Amino acid sequence: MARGGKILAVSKTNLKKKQKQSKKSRSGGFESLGLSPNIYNGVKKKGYRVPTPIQRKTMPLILTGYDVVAMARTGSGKTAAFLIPMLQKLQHHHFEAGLSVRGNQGFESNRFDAAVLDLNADDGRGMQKQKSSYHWDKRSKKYIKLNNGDHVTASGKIKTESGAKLKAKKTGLYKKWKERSHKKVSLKGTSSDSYAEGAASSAGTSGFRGDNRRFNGGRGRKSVPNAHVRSEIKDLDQVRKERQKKADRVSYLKSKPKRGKKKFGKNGRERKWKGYHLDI
Ligand SMILES: Nc1ncnc2c1ncn2[C@@H]1O[C@H](COP(=O)(O)OP(=O)(O)OP(=O)(O)O)[C@@H](O)[C@H]1O
Repeated sequence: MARGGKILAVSKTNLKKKQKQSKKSRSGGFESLGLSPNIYNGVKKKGYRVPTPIQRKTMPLILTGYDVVAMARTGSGKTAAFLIPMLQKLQHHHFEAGLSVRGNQGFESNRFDAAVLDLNADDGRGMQKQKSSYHWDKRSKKYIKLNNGDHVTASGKIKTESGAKLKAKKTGLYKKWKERSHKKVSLKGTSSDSYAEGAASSAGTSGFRGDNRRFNGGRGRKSVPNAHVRSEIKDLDQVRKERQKKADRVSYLKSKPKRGKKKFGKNGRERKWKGYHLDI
């Protein structure tokens, strides 16, 4: 009887276990997802006993191949909700370009990390190389895009990584930006802006730049609208200041005695003083 009772007790335990298992699979526990043993063990190892509501709702759909958009509050386990099915799917995929995760080799997170890192250089030199850089071409006033490892030589040509020298390919990046930004100013045009622009371009027609350099359109060069205008947008005070500066400069140049004026006439004789000479 005692034996029989024991047997009964064992079978009860088994029954309870089975009931618990079927309840779990019905309730959508991690067991019911059909995860491979290594992923399931990993989930358990992490301490996840039951899926959170968002995981319970989304993971079966993702695993059957649906694209899912879901919203849940922060900390509700969204990351694992897509990561666990993703890992499951990755096990059965073969990737090219060094990212190979094969089911028969066992999946470990560090293997995945290494595969991802292979695609992007993580050392300083490699990262620098991956950056595309731009070189400012003084002559054409344009940016030139340089590919990895290219650099501009003293003669203005691009030297590629393989050592070949090529003519600089002008992208016209700066020109495009300037045209766009200047268009913006005139279109938006508050009263002060339009005044500023007008004033600035009138300063330009006289050939002056703010930085005291004369603008030369250059022969054969396509004229760029407002190319003589400095790229920043000026406010009214700045325009007034610049005008004042220009006026000061003009009056200074007018008042300045001309240097290097010939003291002697064409025939080599000293020029006669045409004014009055007073001997006191
Ligand atoms: N099923 C689970 N059981 C127990 N803990 C879990 C479970 N799923 C996730 N967690 C834990 O809950 C915490 C929050 O999860 P997680 O950061 O993935 O949430 P989230 O919704 O992605 O948050 P956020 O919106 O801030 O990105 C983490 O520490 C995670 O390990």
